[in-house]
Amino acid sequence: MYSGDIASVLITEQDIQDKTAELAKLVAADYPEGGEEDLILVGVLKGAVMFMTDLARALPVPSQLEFMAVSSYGSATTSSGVVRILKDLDRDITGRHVLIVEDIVDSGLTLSWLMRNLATRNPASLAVCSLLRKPDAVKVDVPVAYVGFDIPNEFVVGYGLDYGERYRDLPYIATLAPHVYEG
Ligand SMILES: O=P(O)(O)OC[C@H]1O[C@H](OP(=O)(O)OP(=O)(O)O)[C@H](O)[C@@H]1O
Ligand code: HPA
Ligand SMILES: [Mg+2]
Repeated sequence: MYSGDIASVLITEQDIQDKTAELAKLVAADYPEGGEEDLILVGVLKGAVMFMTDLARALPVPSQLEFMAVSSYGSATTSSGVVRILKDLDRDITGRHVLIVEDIVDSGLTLSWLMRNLATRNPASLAVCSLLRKPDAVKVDVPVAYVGFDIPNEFVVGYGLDYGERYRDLPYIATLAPHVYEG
């Protein structure tokens, strides 16, 4: 699949699975079952879809799944910094414990905007769990409570992450061969 397009595999399917189980334990310890209401996971479409569904299944506490779609990248490989809501939450999060689930924190622009937006809706708490983070790319510091992997400042694809809508379906995280960008 996509033969010749992949330069190197950065994080294998097994690494992702192990890390997800680890993160799920940390999250569950902070949001124990037995509160009045379940934890709400807010997944950021489309990139977070794979991680969100795997995380929810790994969590040993109940969670409810909500999705938002925002876009800052479009088909580009660097963020425009302009965030648009393409799909908002279906429900009120006032007084609820909310965990934003992201595939990647790159410049931090998307998340910083989203945190401010969701905070105005008065949740009981608001935190972030991201599978990947690029420490060297950060333009705005956003507190990410749970991080899977810190990765180098390179464009990556797979496991939800796309380049021009392709490669999201790969089960691992990889870098692309230069010819893909050169078209
Ligand atoms: O930290 P940042 O520099 O803001 O980048 C991170 C965001 O960019 C990507 O989304 P994208 O806009 O590509 O939408 P997608 O998830 O539908 O691919 C990714 O899924 C994050 O949401
Ligand atoms: O490295 C990346 N790959 C794919 N999408 C992204 N969105 C932000 N950073 C990335
Ligand atoms: Mg994208």
